[in-house]
Amino acid sequence: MSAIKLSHATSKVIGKIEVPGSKSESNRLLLLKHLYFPNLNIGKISDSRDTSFMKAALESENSEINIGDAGTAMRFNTAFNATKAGRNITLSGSERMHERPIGILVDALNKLGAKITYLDKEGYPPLKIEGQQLAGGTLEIDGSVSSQFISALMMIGPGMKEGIHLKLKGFSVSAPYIYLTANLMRKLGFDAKLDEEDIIIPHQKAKEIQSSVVEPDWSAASYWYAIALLTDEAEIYLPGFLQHSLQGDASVRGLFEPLGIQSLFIGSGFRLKKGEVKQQRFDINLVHNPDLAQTLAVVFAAKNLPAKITGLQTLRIKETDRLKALKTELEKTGAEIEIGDDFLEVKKGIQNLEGVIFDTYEDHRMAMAFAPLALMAPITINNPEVVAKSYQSFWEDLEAVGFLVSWDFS
Ligand SMILES: O=C(O)C1=C[C@@H](OP(=O)(O)O)[C@@H](O)[C@H](O)C1
Ligand SMILES: C=C(OP(=O)(O)O)C(=O)O
Repeated sequence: MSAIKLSHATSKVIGKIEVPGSKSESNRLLLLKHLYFPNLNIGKISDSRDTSFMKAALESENSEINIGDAGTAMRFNTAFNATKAGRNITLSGSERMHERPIGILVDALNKLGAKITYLDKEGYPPLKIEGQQLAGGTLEIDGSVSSQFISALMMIGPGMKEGIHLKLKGFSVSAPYIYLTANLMRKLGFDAKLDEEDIIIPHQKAKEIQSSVVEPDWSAASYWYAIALLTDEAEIYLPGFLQHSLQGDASVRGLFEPLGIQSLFIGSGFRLKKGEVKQQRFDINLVHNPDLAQTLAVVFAAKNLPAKITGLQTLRIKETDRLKALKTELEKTGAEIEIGDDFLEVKKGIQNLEGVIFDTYEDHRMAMAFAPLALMAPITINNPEVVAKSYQSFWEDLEAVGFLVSWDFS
């Protein structure tokens, strides 16, 4: 097992951080390239492991593809291979991937004429996919489990004779990721109509598009907001981000404002400016920004701010059961955390970090969300290499702004 001891020598964090490209944008652009734009040059593509899995799977000519723990890549490659006439593959993943549901997407594709069967448990990977030319059409789809199913179906839409018309049933979780898909498709010249109930992607020919540039990852930026909050003095500049981002997690800006962290756009990026915490109790709903939940749960506990975060039902089916993991790890510090099916409540904040060793549950966001606590006291984080799933250079970036990172591979 590996671990790091993490601390910070001063109470100042000063630096310019090149946050990696968004893995959500990168994985969408890769799928769209392989479906419609063979010559597309994707600038500033994410170097994350998830994006490497996505790319390798799209390029693979093998009959067995293992997608590891990359959820988006699993869902997008299911749709991709289902539409490739002549392809006959098995698509598997990590142990955890085989516990993450995919039934809604598989049912939808099979209704469109795909031939996908389960190799083990019904509703879960691994899958056997026999690619077919799909005609498309109209489908009802349940949006309450994962938006990735909807994004996957949208992106295969233009290539099918009848396009795709999705009628959304029930409440759609992670909706900004559906808008991200539509907006990236529009940027590449496709027509995509969507309102609260319907998504319509007509059959259409791809235009000549040469290149598209990926914006840095706003979910990854959230750890820098937490750092700005927990240090005494911050001068942090994050280049490359857009004031009008396509990524839903850009709403991290608004979420940290009452915590006194302002985002000042200067040149081609922004600076984090630290001020006073303006609110003493927080009630927020993160159903549309699940990837920000760990960052915020940890900072509320660190600042001893009573808080209830709702809309967290999808956290149970991510890289780990994130609600359970957050409760277990925060309570190691004397905090009191209540969790339910879809919420987490910070009842008492962190009391003592001395000697605390945090586990990461093969979840990159557990490691990155807890790391800023090293500004309060030295901590240990087990299996820190998990960050590679979305942010390969996370520990190097922390070192560059004065964190002391000492690795132990015993
Ligand atoms: O489409 C995407 O790029 C993503 C959608 C979200 O998943 P769900 O829709 O399953 O909540 C998010 O948590 C994930 O990290 C990336
Ligand atoms: C949930 C995540 O990713 P995925 O679903 O793509 O595995 C994540 O990055 O937090």
